[in-house]
Amino acid sequence: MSTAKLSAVDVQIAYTTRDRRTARTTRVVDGIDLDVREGEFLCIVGPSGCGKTTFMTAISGMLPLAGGWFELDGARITGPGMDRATVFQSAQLLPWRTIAGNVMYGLEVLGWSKQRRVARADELLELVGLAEFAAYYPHQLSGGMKQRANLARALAVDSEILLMDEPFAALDAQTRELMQVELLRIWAHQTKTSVFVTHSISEAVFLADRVVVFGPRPAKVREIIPVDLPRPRDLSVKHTLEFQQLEQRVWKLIETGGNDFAAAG
Ligand SMILES: Nc1ncnc2c1ncn2[C@@H]1O[C@H](COP(=O)(O)OP(=O)(O)OP(=O)(O)O)[C@@H](O)[C@H]1O
Repeated sequence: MSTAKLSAVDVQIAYTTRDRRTARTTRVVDGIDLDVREGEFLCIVGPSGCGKTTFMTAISGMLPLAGGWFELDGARITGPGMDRATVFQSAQLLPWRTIAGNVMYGLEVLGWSKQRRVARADELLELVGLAEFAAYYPHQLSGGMKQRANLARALAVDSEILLMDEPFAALDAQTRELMQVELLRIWAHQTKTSVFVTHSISEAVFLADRVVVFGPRPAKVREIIPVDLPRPRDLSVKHTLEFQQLEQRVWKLIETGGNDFAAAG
């Protein structure tokens, strides 16, 4: 687990907002250097509004950079691509397609045969615990089930990297914790390099191999904290002294780096 799968090299991002007379440029990401290792689960936390979503959107290739670049497997990212699958806060499911239809959508784009698509969707829906709901439509599922389906959709295309931005933020506290456990179980099956943004320090420490703490806007890497808790992890790890010390450490960094961090979980 030492080679870099994804690298950010001096990445800078700015937004320009215009009204009729003026244009204002706000720097949101300010020179981020970061390596995500092959097979690693990396979590990013930081003060609210510091630029986490902006950074993730830029990795997905949907935002121009003001400076620097991203590399995936040593090749520069120049735009959106199927090599990066995304799971966002609200499930990105097509309402007119069944759950299986949603999972198969990316495979259709990739030109897979129907037989292979169906087999892959069956496999993924089994993995995320939704085998019985393949023929349901998104509106017939709970929030947690929708995010499982969303994860199956993202995993189906077997991308090089999985980008998750607050995927569990809309869930109630109990479902959220269950989904954290589920995500680790699924990840253990299909170890995929993952970048996960969250407001919840507990969630970050529970999931991560390393937690990256961003400073206030414009975001910079403030510190990277290795999480050496043994795997597989279950929720009982949250009651250990080691876990709580890690949580405290991340909290301290955020407390001293920004003043409006929204705590959750
Ligand atoms: N499309 C946009 N145009 C202009 N400014 C934007 C745009 N999107 C975000 N911003 C600004 O960029 C800054 C960073 O926003 P971003 O959503 O990346 O932060 P974040 O760390 O993900 O926030 P949160 O933790 O609250 O989700 C904010 O000040 C926001 O207002």
